[in-house]
Amino acid sequence: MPAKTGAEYIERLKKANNNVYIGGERVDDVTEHPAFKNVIQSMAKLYDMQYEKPEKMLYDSPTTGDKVGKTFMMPKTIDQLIERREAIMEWQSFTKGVMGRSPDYLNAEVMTMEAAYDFYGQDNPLFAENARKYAEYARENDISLTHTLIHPQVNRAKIQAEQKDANVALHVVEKNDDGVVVDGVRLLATQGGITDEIMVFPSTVKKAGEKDDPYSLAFAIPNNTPGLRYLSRESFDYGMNSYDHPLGSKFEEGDTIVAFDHVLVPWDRIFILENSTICNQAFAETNAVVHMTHQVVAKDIAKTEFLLGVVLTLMDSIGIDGFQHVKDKGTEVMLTLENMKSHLFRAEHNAKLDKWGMMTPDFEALNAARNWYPRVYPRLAEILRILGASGMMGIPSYDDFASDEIGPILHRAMQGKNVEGFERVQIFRLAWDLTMSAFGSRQTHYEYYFFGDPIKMGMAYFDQYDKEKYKDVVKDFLKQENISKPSAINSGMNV
Ligand SMILES: Cc1cc2nc3c(=O)[nH]c(=O)nc-3n(C[C@H](O)[C@H](O)[C@H](O)COP(=O)(O)OP(=O)(O)OC[C@H]3O[C@@H](n4cnc5c(N)ncnc54)[C@H](O)[C@@H]3O)c2cc1C
Repeated sequence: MPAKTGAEYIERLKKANNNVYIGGERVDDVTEHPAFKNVIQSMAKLYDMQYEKPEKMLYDSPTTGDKVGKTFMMPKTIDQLIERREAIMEWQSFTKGVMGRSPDYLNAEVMTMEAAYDFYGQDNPLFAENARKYAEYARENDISLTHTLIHPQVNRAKIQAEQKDANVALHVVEKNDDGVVVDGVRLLATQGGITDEIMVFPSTVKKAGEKDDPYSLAFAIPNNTPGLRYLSRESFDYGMNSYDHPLGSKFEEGDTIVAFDHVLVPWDRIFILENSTICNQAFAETNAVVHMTHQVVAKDIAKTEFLLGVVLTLMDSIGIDGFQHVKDKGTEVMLTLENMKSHLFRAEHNAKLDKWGMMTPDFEALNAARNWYPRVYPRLAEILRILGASGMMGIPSYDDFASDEIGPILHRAMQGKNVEGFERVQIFRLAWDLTMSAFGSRQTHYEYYFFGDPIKMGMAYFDQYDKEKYKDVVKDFLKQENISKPSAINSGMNV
C-alpha cells in the first residue's frame, strides 16, 4: 500500500474511534473535536505533502515497490542519509519545528527495527521476526505512531517493584495462548489517540534492574485496542483564529496519560518481554537513538531558524535592532543556529555503516547537540521575551481590531517603525505564542524534557566522554616543565 494521504489519515482515525478522554468525557470523534481537529488537519497536511513533493518525500518500497514515505527509508549511503533528512526537513519547514512528534520522529525508530531486528531475538527468535515484520507493516501502511517510555512519577526514589503500589506502572499480568496481558499506566504520550498505534518502549535514559523485569517491555498495538485509554490534558488550542493563536491553532499536539486495563498484546506484537537487560540496551544497540537524534537535530534547526526569523522581525518592527545588547541577543540565536548546523554536518559527513547495514550518523556530534539544545532553548525563549517586553502583553485580538469603536484606536496605538498596528501585533502574537502562551510555555518545557531528563543525560554524557586524552595532555605539559619538588614538602606523603 502506498504512503497515505491526509484524507486517509483522517478516515482511519474516524474508523478507529480511539478511546480518548478530555475534560472527564470520552471523545466521540477526535477529528471533529475542538481540542484535536486542528492539529489533525496539520497532520493531514504533512501526509498530503508526501504527494505534493513525491521526489523529495517518497521512495520505492524495498518489498512491494509501492511509493512509501522516505522518512522510513533505511539509508545505505551518506547521500541517502542526507536525502532522508531532507524529507524530514520538508515536514519541519511546515511545522516550524513546533510539532516535536510529527511522524518522522518515530518513523526513525521503526526504520531501525527493520535493520536491527536480530537484536530483539536474544530471548526469543519470535521477537526478532516480530520487530522486522512490524517495521515493514508500519512502513507499508504509513502507520502514525505515538509512544510511551516512562513510568508514572509516584516515588522516583524507588524502583517500580518497590513502590507502595507496585501495580500502578504498566506491567505484565498474565501470559496466555493469545498473547501477554498488561495492566497499569505509562506516560507521556504526545499525540496519544490521534495516531494509529502506540509503541511502548523502555526509557532511553532510565536504566532498569532485574527486579523491574515485569515492567521491562517493548510492544506496539493499535490505539483502539480494548482496554486502552488516552487521558488527555487540557488543550492549548483554544479554538481561536490563526491571527490570535498562530501556532496553537494549528500545532497543539496534546499530551496524554496512557491507561492500560488488562490489555491483550498479541504475541506477534511483542519485541521485548520482561527483560530489563535487553531494555537497557535497546536504543543504543539498535542505533535507534542515533537516528532519532538525527531527526531531532533537523527539527531543532528548523525551529531555531524560525525563532531567529521572529526575533529579527520583532526587532525590526519596533526599531530596536540598532541597540548593542539587542544585536548581541540576536547573535546568541544566530550562534545557536550555526552551532546546530555544524553538529548536523559533522554527524552526516562522518556517518558510517553500522553492524546492521544502516548508514548511521556520527553519534558524537549528535549526542553533543541533543545534550546542548535543551540547555540553550530556554534562553532562546527568554531572548524573545526580553526583546518583546510590554509588546508581549499588549496584544489585542483580531476581534478587537475588528471593532468599529476600538479597532482604529488600536491600529494607531500599536503601530511600529515600518508596520501598522494590526501587522505589528500579528508579529508580537506570534512571538508570544512561540514562547509565552500555554502553547509557547509547553514548547520550552518540551525542549527541556522530551528526550529525557537533561540532568541525567548530562551525567551519562560526562561518564561516556573520553576524558583521559585531555588529562594526559595536561600531565605531559606539566612534566615538560621539569620542576623538582622542594625538599620541604618531599616527605613521601602517600596520596
Ligand atoms: C511536553 C512533553 C512531552 C513529552 N512527550 C513524551 C512522549 O511523547 N513520549 C514519552 O514517552 N515521554 C514523553 N515525555 C516525557 C519525557 O520523556 C520525560 O519528561 C523525561 O524523560 C523526564 O522524566 P520525568 O518527567 O518522569 O521526570 P522525573 O524523572 O520524574 O524527574 C523530575 C525531577 O526530579 C529529578 N530526578 C528524578 N530522579 C532523579 C535521580 N535519580 N537523580 C537525580 N535527579 C532526579 C529530575 O532531574 C527532575 O528535575 C514528554 C515530556 C514533556 C514535558
